[in-house]
Amino acid sequence: MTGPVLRGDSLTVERGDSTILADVSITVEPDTSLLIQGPSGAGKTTLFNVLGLLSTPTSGSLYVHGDDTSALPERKRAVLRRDAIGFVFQDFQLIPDLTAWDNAALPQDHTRSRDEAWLDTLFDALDILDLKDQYPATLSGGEKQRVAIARALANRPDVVFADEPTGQLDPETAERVLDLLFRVKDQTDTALVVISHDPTLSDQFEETHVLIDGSLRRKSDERIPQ
Ligand SMILES: Nc1ncnc2c1ncn2[C@@H]1O[C@H](COP(=O)(O)OP(=O)(O)OP(=O)(O)O)[C@@H](O)[C@H]1O
Repeated sequence: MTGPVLRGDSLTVERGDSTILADVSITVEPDTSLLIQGPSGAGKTTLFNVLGLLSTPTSGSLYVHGDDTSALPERKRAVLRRDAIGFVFQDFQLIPDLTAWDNAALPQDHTRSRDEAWLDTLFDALDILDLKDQYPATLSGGEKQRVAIARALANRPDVVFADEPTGQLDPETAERVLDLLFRVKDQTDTALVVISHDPTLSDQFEETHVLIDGSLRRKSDERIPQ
């Protein structure tokens, strides 16, 4: 694959009199890891939704594999979203009456047959094989999160977006989940975009951007060379 997976160009979101995102430009290269930090209310979830084709910007363009998505009808956006993008939502959004396995398989269910071997690989990498027949109500927060990560990767997307993936976890589980996200990212060559208010995360990521009052800037490398 050549060229960026995603490119946002001057993305602006206005709601009433408020500008929620102001002229945000960002590029997501294949197989990269990118962190978007920002305080509460900065516009992180709004940016997550726009970059993930879940909502449209008021102005600006979003390119997926070089193609401008602005003029696409919703049906085509949905196909692009399903095939190119995986989501780990803050509240997991697992379906209560499906098992862990069936939840993870959901993105594949438009195809004639499931790729069970790939799901098996993901469940193994995430250490949840023994939980595959359990329902979400019987899983802990960290276990639900891992099922959500498997579901995000079920279709072998080019980029995975994770909204506050460590927000509701204790520090030990949070570190484990982040390690798993990176391990699976490395195994699958998927780009990883994490959105978080947690200032301690940045060391692992290739790029860190900071969103403040709807404006995005790249964080310079402030670490002092050894
Ligand atoms: N539909 C909307 N109409 C009006 N204002 C909105 C709308 N959606 C979001 N906002 C406002 O836009 C700002 C950014 O919201 P957003 O949820 O993107 O921030 P965030 O950085 O994800 O915050 P948090 O970390 O608290 O979840 C907030 O001030 C919010 O109140």
